[in-house]
Amino acid sequence: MALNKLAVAEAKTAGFEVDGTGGISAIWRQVRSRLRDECGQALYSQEIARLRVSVSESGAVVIVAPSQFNRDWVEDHWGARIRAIWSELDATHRAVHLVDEGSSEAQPVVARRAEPAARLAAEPPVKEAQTTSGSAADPAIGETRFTFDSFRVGPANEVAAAAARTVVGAQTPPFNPVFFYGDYGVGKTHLMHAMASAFEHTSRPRKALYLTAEEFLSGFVTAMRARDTIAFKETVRGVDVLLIDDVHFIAGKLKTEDELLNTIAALIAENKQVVLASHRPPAELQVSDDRLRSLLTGGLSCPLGKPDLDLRRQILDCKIAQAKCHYPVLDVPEAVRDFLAARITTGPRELEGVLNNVICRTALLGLPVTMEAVSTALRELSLNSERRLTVDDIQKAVASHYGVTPADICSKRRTQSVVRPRHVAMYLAKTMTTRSLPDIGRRFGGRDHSTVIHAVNKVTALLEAGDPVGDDIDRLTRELQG
Ligand SMILES: Nc1ncnc2c1ncn2[C@@H]1O[C@H](COP(=O)(O)OP(=O)(O)OP(=O)(O)O)[C@@H](O)[C@H]1O
Repeated sequence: MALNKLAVAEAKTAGFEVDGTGGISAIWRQVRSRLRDECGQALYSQEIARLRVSVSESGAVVIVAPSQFNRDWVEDHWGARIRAIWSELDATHRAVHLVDEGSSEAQPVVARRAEPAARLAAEPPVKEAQTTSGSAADPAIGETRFTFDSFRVGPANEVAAAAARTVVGAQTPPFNPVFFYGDYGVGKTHLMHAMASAFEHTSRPRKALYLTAEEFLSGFVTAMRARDTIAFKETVRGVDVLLIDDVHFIAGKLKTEDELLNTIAALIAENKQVVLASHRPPAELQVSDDRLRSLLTGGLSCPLGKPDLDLRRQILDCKIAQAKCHYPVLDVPEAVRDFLAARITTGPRELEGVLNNVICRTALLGLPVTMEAVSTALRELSLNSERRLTVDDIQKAVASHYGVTPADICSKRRTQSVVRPRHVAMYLAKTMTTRSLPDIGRRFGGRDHSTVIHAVNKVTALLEAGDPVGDDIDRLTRELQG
């Protein structure tokens, strides 16, 4: 009951009751925050962050997934937990439905009422800087961890970090747009959240909106379907700073590219700051519209690269300090820190993944962090060998095991002789590497992450049913682990 009151009080303080959704936005933020703590940042970003919340005609809470696969996966793995947390936080004990975008329940009542404030609440999760002093950043999208203070700077990212701070401190946009680019997990999202958060703490607080490109796209598509893009335009253009992550996601989607081009052009014309991030520099983005490429290339492009040893060590120390807030008993000896920073050369995300694994097998069980625990964690994540296991290695081993070629595995063919190896290879890629689902999908002939989820679920079900595929997986795992 205390929690219910707290949730309602927080929702009111944050001004969410005025959104016409009975405070569900505030409760949803708390639910997402708890889920992130429980499932870890990687899984959270891949599967949970893309859910949005709405209310149905009957007053039920409707959690909307972007695809049916995503809905099914969330329902199977987190449905019960989401409902349990929700009922704990929601004083009115509303029913919670999980649906996909195609469902009629996915069309929010609040959006149909066409009130701008209500519509904002029905849009995909966004980060709006608050002008109230001391307002907490939205923990559900990670800003509380992703600040300038917790962003470690070294040769790999010093230009990007300096640009980010300069832009936040400037009275008018010194460069527009600012474009961060770099490989997976090098800190682009962290830096953007840090900026969004910092904009609210300057002497001249500004309203910032952080969106992933996928959220921009789905918000725009939903608005188009409803034949009403005005509210969408008002939302994304009515801020002082717009930050859009993973812009490559929009490349090739003509209407959305066009909308993005017009949005950026309109904001720049009004002297508002635009910040973008992508895996590739703007000149290499596969966008169809040359005007968009030209606009993106005309700003400031800042690379973020893989951290060197010193920066990896700094990042590790910082992550350990953050983890100690949750696990005060955590004590990671200097030798273990040196070892991890030297060994995990792939990037900050992998470093964090190993640390989380180490915490699970030590601090959570009340055990000390030893080199043995670290070695086990590395072995589990297949990061112990000098050369890290790649998706390519997995495809080659699986292809040879089943007598097909890696090209067959990545092809569009759907014959059983190819589908089974493809599913097994995707399953092993998910369980033996730290690659994200979208990344794995891309490496399997440009497939969507939901295809990978489907494959992983399928193989998991076969394993649970005692199917002989289990023997194949055992042999392949042993072979790949060397
Ligand atoms: N310089 C840094 N200092 C502290 N933490 C960092 C740094 N760089 C990356 N990290 C951490 O690494 C993890 C991955 O970073 P982030 O999500 O920002 O990467 P990204 O470049 O956006 O990746 P992707 O392109 O896959 O989305 C986060 O936990 C982030 O805090």
